[in-house]
Amino acid sequence: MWRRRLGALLLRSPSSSTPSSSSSYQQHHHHLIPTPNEKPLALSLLRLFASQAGSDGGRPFIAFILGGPGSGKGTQCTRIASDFGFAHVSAGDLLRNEISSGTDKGELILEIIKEGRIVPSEITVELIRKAIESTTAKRVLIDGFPRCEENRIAFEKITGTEPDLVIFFDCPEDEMVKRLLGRNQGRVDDNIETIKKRLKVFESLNIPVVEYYSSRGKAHKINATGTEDEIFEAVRKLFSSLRATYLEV
Ligand SMILES: Nc1ncnc2c1ncn2[C@@H]1O[C@H](COP(=O)(O)OP(=O)(O)OP(=O)(O)O)[C@@H](O)[C@H]1O
Ligand SMILES: O=c1ccn([C@@H]2O[C@H](COP(=O)(O)O)[C@@H](O)[C@H]2O)c(=O)[nH]1
Ligand SMILES: [Mg+2]
Repeated sequence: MWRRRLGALLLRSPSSSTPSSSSSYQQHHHHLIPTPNEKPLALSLLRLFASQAGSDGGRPFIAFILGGPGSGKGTQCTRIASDFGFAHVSAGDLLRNEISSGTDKGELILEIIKEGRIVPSEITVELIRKAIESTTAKRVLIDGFPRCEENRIAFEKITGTEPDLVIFFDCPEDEMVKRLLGRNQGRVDDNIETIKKRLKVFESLNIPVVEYYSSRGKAHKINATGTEDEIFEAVRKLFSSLRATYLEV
């Protein structure tokens, strides 16, 4: 159902990426010196990502990575981070770290995650804000956030900024369920009862966020079926199309 709704929207796939007049894509063109482990082929893309951030480089380029539970966000983020020099900030991992710290806040988070619900924005945004502030990376992937409109609005209010790019991994529910049940990482929410709840929350609260960014011309859809390699190839194509469209080389 949600896939049909999104299909009707102007989510951009690599072949249809065009700049939006209201976006900040055409602004700011300053360049980065590559670090030694940045691959030469990715160099002009790195310049692109540098050019989208704050005008004085005061904050990194920020990409929100969205998609349903098990759509492969974490898997693809690891590869994007490695090939394109992004820091990978997983909202779920930040919350799970908080649980491990054994505080009252951690106990609250654990109860919410077990039920597949969304942790209060002030907790998550604060963790993400600190993670962004403490990184020296020029480009950051925020994996699995915002989860709902309230999250999104709280992020904008607290950080005073918006993402430069949003990638949405589009995967059918049955495939997501299959992947989650096979993940085997001992997560308290990888059981069929919680997965069903997470899918409901995804449809009712997360999809509206994707629709919001779509209406702002910032969301790019990637088909998240197929092998990890095939999906990463689509990510590469998306980045190339962004370069072709927006970058002066
Ligand atoms: N293209 C793929 N084909 C098959 N399995 C995959 C694919 N991509 C990822 N997986 C596997 O599916 C499981 C879920 O992937 P991943 O953890 O990346 O998803 P996620 O979107 O981050 O999920 P969550 O929202 O629950 O954190 C993992 O076990 C991963 O190894
Ligand atoms: O911004 C967020 C991110 C996550 N949660 C909660 O954590 C679990 C697991 O998140 P993953 O991204 O799948 O690792 C999620 O189901 C939520 O309960 C959150 O509340 N807010
Ligand atoms: Mg994940």
